Amino acid sequence: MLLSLRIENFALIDRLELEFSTGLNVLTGETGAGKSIILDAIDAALGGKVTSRAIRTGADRGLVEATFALDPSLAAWLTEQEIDLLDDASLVCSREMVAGQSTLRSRSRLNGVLVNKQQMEILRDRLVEITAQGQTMQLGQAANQREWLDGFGGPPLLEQRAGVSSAFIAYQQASQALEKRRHSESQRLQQLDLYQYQLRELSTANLAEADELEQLEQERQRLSHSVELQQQSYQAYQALYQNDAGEPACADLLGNTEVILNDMLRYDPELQPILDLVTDALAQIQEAGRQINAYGESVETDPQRLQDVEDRIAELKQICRKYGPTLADAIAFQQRVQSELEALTGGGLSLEELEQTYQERRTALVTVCAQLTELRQVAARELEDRLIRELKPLAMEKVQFQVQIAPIAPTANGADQITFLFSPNPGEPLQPLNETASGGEMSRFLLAIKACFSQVDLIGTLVFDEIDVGVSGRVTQAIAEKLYQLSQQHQVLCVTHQPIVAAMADYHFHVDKQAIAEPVVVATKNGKRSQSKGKPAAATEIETETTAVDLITSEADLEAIRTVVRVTTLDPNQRREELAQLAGGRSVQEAIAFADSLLAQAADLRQTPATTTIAPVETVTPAEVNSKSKTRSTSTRAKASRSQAPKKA
Ligand SMILES: Nc1ncnc2c1ncn2[C@@H]1O[C@H](COP(=O)(O)OP(=O)(O)OP(=O)(O)O)[C@@H](O)[C@H]1O
Repeated sequence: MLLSLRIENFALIDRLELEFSTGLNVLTGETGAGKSIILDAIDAALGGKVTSRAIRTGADRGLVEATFALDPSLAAWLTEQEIDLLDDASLVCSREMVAGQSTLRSRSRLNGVLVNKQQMEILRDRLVEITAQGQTMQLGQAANQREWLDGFGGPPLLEQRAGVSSAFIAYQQASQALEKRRHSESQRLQQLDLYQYQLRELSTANLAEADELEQLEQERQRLSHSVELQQQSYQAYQALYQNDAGEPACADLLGNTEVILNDMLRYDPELQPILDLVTDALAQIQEAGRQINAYGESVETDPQRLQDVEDRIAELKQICRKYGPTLADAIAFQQRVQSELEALTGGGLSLEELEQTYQERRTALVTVCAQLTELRQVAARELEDRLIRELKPLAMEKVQFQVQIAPIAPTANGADQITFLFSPNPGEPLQPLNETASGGEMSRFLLAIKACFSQVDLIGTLVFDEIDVGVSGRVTQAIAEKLYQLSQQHQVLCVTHQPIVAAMADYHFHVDKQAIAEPVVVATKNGKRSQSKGKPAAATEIETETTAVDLITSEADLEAIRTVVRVTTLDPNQRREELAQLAGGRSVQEAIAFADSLLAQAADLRQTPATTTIAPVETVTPAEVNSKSKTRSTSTRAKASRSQAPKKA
């Protein structure tokens, strides 16, 4: 149950605190007074959608805070969520909103602990059911009718539907895989051909080492210059080791030098290191001579090998051009093609396997859909009974209602087309709700649906925003009684313009929009704010601190007129006047008498035990008002007073 609501800087509301009670809480007021804003604030406190316009113009942040009575199951849920319980057994749901440039950031808290959207959604479903203005439009939509039926079926039906949803996803995946394979089969075969050709070509090339090409280039150089290499080897050998022309070779000259140095050593032993250097040089020159001689003898002229090398180089260059640019790239490409080929041939499921999976999943989907249809049929019969029971007292004694379930192709929501069929008039055939029901019938239908669900979901607070819009007197009376009945089991918050509904209230709030003058805060050029000395335009009602922040340009702006919403909890006398106001279109006396008669009827109805259906009450016409009020005014006023326990807003 909603205990209280605190609002700061939300839409038109600067600051507001309201306390609610059990039973029927009614909010009335002129059109545009701000009644729906109060319900929007409840919605926002429970994580509902808010836009950047939610924050009051001029303020940079807003707050809505709804306090609910805690029951054991809620307390257990909070403990599960690791949220501390408050000492006074209440639950405080708050939403702080901060304005960005064109966006709005908001944070939800439960008992001061930050929570996420999902947690708020779960909680909201347990605390409040809000029936907003214009929701009757949704009644006609097939998807909503299905949701209502499934919700009415409860957890077993919803679990089965979740199973259908999973089966549908699995079926869709199999169907898409099969379709893709069928479409891509020719593409796949072409790809397969290409890969096989490439792999054959690369395998034939017998690629092994990434530097094979460089090695072959070197060999080709050697082979194609073998004659020059032989001649030059011989010349080098002659210069180093043995000169056929009789001139001394390097080895000869070093040998002579060694002899000279040996001789000199006799006189100066310090020449030994130089002798050692010469001896080493001689040894190295002799070794170089031997090696170049051996190299010169090994160099052969091999035209065949040269041809082979050139062929191989040409082959590898061709491979590099197609799959390279380097040989290393071509080797990597070969490995890639190898694995692609494996994937195309053996990696995936065959067409036959995909077809089999598709058939199996389709059968599974059809089976779970059929089970869902059975559960829906059972739920439909129960919903029909329950709804007819709810509709009859709402001035629809002869109503017929049927949930039609027609087969359609399986979807994620099952294989049923759900249509609510309705006939409010005796002898008329059942027809789709959205094609037959009038606005007033839609309103009552919505109320009846909510009444059905309130028993299934055991929601603490039911909120109705003008559920009685556009209906005539007798029907309004029936709606008022239904709201009162509901308020015996749930807390009901109801916005109405109908005096008949307002007369049934346990607690009656009057919502009013007022223009007040607010001191303006001047934003100076250096960004500092200072309060203006402008006097409020009206001396009364200035309760709030200044919040408007505008760069003002003239003295006139110093006295900013702002609109705010104020709520008064009505005492019995004020209620009488409010009901008279709501009745409108009459003389003051007539209107007051009409209000008295409504309060008297309401008091009578309250005496009827809550478990029985309240019989529709005769509509009071303005002409009848005076005489009735004369005879009943004393007693009914006393009763009406007893039924009220006004609280301070
Ligand atoms: N975010 C907002 N910022 C400023 N003004 C707003 C905002 N939202 C609504 N209003 C204005 O606040 C006033 C009250 O709107 P609200 O819808 O609450 O009225 P109401 O009392 O429910 O009226 P009705 O009985 O006609 O449904 C209207 O003038 C509306 O234009």
